[in-house]
Amino acid sequence: MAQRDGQWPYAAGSRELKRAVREARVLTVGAGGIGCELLKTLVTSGFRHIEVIDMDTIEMSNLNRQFLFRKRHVGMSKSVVAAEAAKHMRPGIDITAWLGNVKEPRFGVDFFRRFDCVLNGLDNLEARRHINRLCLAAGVPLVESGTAGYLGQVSVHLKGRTECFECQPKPTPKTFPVCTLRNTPDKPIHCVVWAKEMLFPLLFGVPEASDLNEAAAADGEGAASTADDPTFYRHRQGEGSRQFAERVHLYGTKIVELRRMEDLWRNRRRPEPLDLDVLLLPAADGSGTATAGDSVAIGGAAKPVDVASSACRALGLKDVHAVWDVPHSAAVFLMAVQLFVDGRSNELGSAQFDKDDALAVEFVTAAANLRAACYGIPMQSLFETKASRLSNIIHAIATTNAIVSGLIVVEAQKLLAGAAGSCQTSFLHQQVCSKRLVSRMAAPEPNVACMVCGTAQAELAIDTNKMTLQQLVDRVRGGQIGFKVKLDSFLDPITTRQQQHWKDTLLRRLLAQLPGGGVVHNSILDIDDQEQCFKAQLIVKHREDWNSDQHPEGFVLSGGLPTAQAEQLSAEAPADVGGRRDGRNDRRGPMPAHAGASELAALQETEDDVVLLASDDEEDATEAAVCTGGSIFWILFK
Ligand SMILES: Nc1ncnc2c1ncn2[C@@H]1O[C@H](COP(=O)(O)OP(=O)(O)OP(=O)(O)O)[C@@H](O)[C@H]1O
Ligand SMILES: [Zn+2]
Repeated sequence: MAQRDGQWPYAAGSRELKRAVREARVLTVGAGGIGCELLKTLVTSGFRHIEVIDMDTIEMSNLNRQFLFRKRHVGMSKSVVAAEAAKHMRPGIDITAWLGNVKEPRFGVDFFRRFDCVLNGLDNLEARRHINRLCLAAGVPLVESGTAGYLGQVSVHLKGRTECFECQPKPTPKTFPVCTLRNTPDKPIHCVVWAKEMLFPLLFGVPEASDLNEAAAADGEGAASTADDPTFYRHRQGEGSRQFAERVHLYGTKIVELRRMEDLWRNRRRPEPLDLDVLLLPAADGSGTATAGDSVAIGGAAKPVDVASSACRALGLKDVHAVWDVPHSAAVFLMAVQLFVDGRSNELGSAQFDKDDALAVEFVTAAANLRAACYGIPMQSLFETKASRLSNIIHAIATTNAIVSGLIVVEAQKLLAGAAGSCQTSFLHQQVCSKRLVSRMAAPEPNVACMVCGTAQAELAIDTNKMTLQQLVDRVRGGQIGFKVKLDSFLDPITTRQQQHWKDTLLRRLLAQLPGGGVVHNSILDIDDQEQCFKAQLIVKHREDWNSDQHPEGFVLSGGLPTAQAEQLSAEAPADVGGRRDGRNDRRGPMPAHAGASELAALQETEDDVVLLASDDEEDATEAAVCTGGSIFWILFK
């Protein structure tokens, strides 16, 4: 049948559409809430050739909300179990499960080229951006999805036809200055984020990843006993709850130390330490008495509790709307630690906060409330902590995932039927809106100013007199740009002596003081990440008026430049920069090694595919390039 773009060439349910679906090869990424529903929907819609990638294994917290998973699956790969379930539903299906991070080099552009479309069921921006770039490079259409509670969204991204995933800036989760969280919280959310992102990893996850870890903290403040030992806060074997609370008195000794930092309290109320005797008082109504004094021995032979899931259940705290007082909060805190130590010891040292993990949310609520009590901030109920959008603890709803999966498959069918012109962006609302629960609009056209699929440059506002090269590489790579390369990983293959050179010289220099004139206002940063087949140009805008509350990360990235300005900059740019500007997504050859200035001679080395740095006096330009495997992080200073 002739295909007229913009219209369905095949009638729904027609033989041709069924064949297109049956023969299509699709890749789904993520086998979580959306991913599992999506696999079910694909199988029941007649898809036969499916590959699924997920990097995770199944945990207890997955069982409630991903109905494919059973208790016996805990510890097994999500993608493998989901693929097995799909096979069970339709035995003849050709389905391959991959356990791994989609950002690994084995899932590069050649891997993506094998598919007719890619369907995402992911939960993070970083992976979404990475896949967007690979789909653009491979020319494979992408159907993106996301859910948050009752809300859902599905969009279609087709190179040159519709917006790419990065054509419009995405709202990033609100961040808070670390010093506010560590020292001077004044809102309930500050306490929740402190408990979730700093205390939780310190006690149960990777302590080095926590900003409370004093061994890693550059300022070295804090008690000598904790400074060298990142596991100080971990519960020790045989330690009773009172002993644990006395040793790790986060709400006592730590607060007393903070009170001594006079500068902090000139215009603020000093926090008050909590007295352990008050903290460990039996609650007046008898609930929560399990932690009174030493009646619960953390890690010891405690009374039988449901070790699987809930501190509140173990303590008989049933009302999710109740705001616990200080002793109740302490009781929940200690019980949660006990349940982790007793029942989930295999996770200790690597646990990650999960919004669907009841025990983790209880712990965070209790820990945040105790901190709030020290600072005179209102405490919150379990419900309020969960419901706070800012704290990013939004419950997953299976029905939302099911509806979104259906919408993804409808868009995939349009793509396979050659009706890309009728692809739509769909929004699932919380309530019926203009008589509809799902509203739809035509997929928007690409944004010419997009730095990923368009040709425009973006602007990067930074303080070039305050930011070092290391900070630039560190902060900008994650955040809004999402480069593949991590400082640690690109330093890995470099010998220790070479690393030392980097650390001692260039990485620590302020941007404006780098050789060759430095990175200053209107410098062009030319960035090439070969693993993502992604190149971008950033125009530096020097800015000094930073408000750390508004921009804790210390930079702002904004969209493309107006054409006239872009042209002007293009005329100013050196020939090889201008020459590359239009050739987006093409792979670049090896880095040119220029003759370097004398002070950099020692650093000017090429070893395997590692080019450290080259400076070219004649052109008054400096290039820094770092490569690992296929990845290149390259900055051209002009
Ligand atoms: N880089 C990555 N590579 C492979 N898999 C990833 C990557 N990042 C995230 N995932 C997987 O994506 C899945 C996301 O599922 P998750 O259940 O957390 O969110 P969701 O599908 O939005 O559903 P929910 O409704 O439960 O929030 C997880 O299983 C996670 O392991
Ligand atoms: Zn784009």
